[in-house]
Amino acid sequence: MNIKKGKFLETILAEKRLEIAKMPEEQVGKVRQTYNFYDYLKELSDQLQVIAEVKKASPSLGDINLEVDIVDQAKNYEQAGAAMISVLTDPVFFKGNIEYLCEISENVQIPTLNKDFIIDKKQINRAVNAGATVILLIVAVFENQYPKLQNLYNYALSLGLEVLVETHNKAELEIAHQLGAKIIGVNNRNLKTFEVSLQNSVDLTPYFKEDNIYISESGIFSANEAQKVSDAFNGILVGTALMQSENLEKSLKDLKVKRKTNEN
Ligand SMILES: O=P(O)(O)OC[C@@H](O)[C@@H](O)c1c[nH]c2ccccc12
Repeated sequence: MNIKKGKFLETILAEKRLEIAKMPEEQVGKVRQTYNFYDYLKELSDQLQVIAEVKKASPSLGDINLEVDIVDQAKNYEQAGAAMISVLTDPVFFKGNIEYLCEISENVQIPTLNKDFIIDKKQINRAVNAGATVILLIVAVFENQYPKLQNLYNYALSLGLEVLVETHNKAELEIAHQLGAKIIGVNNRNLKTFEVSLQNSVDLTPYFKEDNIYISESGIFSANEAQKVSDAFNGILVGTALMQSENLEKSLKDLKVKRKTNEN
């Protein structure tokens, strides 16, 4: 699919609405049992934790790794010490699939994150039934529709899900705080232009709140880069680097750098 520069979010949301129109209503079941992601990161605060992503392709990079056995990949992430597995389920732009989330959730013990552009309760019900324990809500998707964001956020919590709320700038971070979000992501990639800068994460750290946990997302490849965000952030979300790694275990372990915390 061709995407005009600056129009990615608009394009994907138009496509997402079509997908949702065809999506069946599901009776929502119980959330899969695993540890609470927020508590886990609070407990392991002396080390930067990794959310490892299963991502076959992306609109900015094209194909990343189409040959991968997604279940093996996820099991290897778990084995190497990932705190959670992120599974892209968008079929059009990321070559993801809801089935990947089902299969992976059945084969790992740790939390799984449904990574998609969620704008409807139907998608949240589907995420629970596919085994997700955490969902992503992206503030930029709800420009001027914050009551809707709050609604979906509250609905997800009422089902027993945890929610990662993604932001990109100070205004969005404030919205995440107003929402009452406890797990907040800062995306280093601008979803409108695809530009990636780690500095984006660093610049927002003065505004962080003590009780929350913060995740720096995208564009992280090395221990050096991980170290740049590790003081203020509890974790990082990494896709491409791990999907392309020839030594996944080492790559993942290297990213789990030591953190400075109040206690040490
Ligand atoms: O492959 P990277 O640069 O390591 O990025 C992973 C993840 O942060 C990225 O896939 C992502 C972050 N937020 C998103 C929202 C939708 C789709 C994808 C994303």
